[in-house]
Amino acid sequence: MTAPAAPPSKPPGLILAGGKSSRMGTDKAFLTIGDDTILAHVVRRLLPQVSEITLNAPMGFPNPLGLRLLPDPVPGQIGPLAGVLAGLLDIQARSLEATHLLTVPSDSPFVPADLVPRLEAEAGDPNAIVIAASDGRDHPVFGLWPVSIAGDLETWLSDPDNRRIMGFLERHRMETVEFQMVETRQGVLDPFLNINTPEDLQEARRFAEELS
Ligand SMILES: Nc1nc2c(ncn2[C@@H]2O[C@H](COP(=O)(O)OP(=O)(O)OP(=O)(O)O)[C@@H](O)[C@H]2O)c(=O)[nH]1
Repeated sequence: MTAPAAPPSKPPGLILAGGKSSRMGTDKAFLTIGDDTILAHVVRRLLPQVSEITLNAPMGFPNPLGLRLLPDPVPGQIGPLAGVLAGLLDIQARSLEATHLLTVPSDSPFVPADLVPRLEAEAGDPNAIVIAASDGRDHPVFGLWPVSIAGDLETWLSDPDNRRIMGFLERHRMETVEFQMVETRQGVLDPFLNINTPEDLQEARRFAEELS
């Protein structure tokens, strides 16, 4: 009799919260939608899909949910890739068995409930960076990043001219997984809606009333 196959292990999850929130003028993660902060919405939707959640933010960042904090290894708020590098180096430093890191931003409250299973299942190449897409647009901050690219990313970010996520993705195999828009009475919701401005926040609050 053969033993049943082990279920695939979930990747560690990293919430990217190291940005400036300059368009909003206040930290987006702690704005509220309904009874919860945007960060709490992200955590609730992500928790069943990952092995653990770490918050990628500077030391001293407000942390009412008591999440594990991980600052960027490269100072100066150089962009989300610094957070990705932090997460990959952290997996290596702790000798976790994970082959991939899952990232989501801290300002997208409607993270799909099937984000991780679909990124994992529909990616054909285990060495590719797998990112989500919707409505014909790529969302590289929603990504599954192979731990094996850590060294290349560290080298890439050592050049101050290399900051754009898309520039880095062009150096690697990349796969995209398309997610459906969500039909609501308020209109069509992009599940990757991110909150950058007060207008975005109003829009998200309208959708949340219907979806809660
Ligand atoms: N770790 C880390 N995350 C970042 C950095 N810059 C942006 N992010 C994160 O990447 C995601 C997308 O960021 P953006 O919305 O483009 O930038 P932002 O800084 O949050 O907002 P703006 O200043 O208004 O552009 C958010 O989750 C940010 O927290 C950074 O330097 N380090």
